[in-house]
Amino acid sequence: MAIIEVSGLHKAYGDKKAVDDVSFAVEKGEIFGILGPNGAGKTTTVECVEGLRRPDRGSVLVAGYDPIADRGSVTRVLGAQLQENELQPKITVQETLELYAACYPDPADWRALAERLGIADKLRARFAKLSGGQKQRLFIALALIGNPTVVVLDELTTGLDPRARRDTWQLIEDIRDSGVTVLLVTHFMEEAQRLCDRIALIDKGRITALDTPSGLIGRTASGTEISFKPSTALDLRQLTALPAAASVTEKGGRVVVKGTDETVSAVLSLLAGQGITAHQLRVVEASLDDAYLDLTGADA
Ligand SMILES: Nc1ncnc2c1ncn2[C@@H]1O[C@H](COP(=O)(O)OP(=O)(O)OP(=O)(O)O)[C@@H](O)[C@H]1O
Repeated sequence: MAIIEVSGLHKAYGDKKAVDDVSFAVEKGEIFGILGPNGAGKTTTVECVEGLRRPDRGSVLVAGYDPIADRGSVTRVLGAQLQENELQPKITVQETLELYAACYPDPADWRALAERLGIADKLRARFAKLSGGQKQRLFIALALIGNPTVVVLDELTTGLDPRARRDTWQLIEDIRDSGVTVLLVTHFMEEAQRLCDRIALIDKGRITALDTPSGLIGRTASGTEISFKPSTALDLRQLTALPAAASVTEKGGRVVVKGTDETVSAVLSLLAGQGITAHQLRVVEASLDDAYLDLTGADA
């Protein structure tokens, strides 16, 4: 069942079309990623979902509610962590949690939430004294404090060190496992590939692809690459004839075959059948990076 439905969404700032006919549906219980280069329209799209921006055209429904017309209902089901978050430098973690909890009719237990997010020992710390990772955890807590059924996380791990980023990924998975649907805006490929059940790739205000991470990778022209130095001379035409072989090249004695996983198996069988040893064998799978570059024509 779709918990977020966006159809035919348009939003311009003056002459600039930020979102140009975007449609997608987020299913209950999934982590749905919105991925794209800077300025692609990701934040504008999620701001329309959150009711923070009024679409020029098109419709948005969150749990059946219009985020602008049914603002109160959407606030009860949707929690948001905004891309640029700030709080009063002197407010403490506990004061913040209590303040936000008071805004909701049925808030989560903020102490349990602080415990779950690993900031229970920071309740008396002032916001300005928190590390980047602790601030992010606090913002996730604030997004969850109203007991939402869907949470929007925008560029959550930007600026975090690799360990804090991985810890945050685990938190996002825990949130999903607790039954909350996650709409995640990111431009980190590894994050999208690891976390998202499905990804909408947005470029210049339009969705260029919408699929599972492996589905997107499967669309890339880069495919899988196997390279090796054969122990004895090899007739390259045999390799070209293998299933799904896209290209075969040789440079400095190293043979490079591009294709699919099926091609890799076929190359290995052919070599084994002819008693040829593959020295310095390497298999490189296409990644979401390759798919992203193919499908957006942009730099990550
Ligand atoms: N308030 C605004 N006024 C004018 N133009 C804006 C405004 N907000 C965004 N834009 C423009 O709209 C386009 C889409 O911006 P948006 O912030 O939605 O992209 P984004 O994909 O979230 O980018 P980023 O990854 O850099 O955060 C950009 O060209 C941006 O400059």
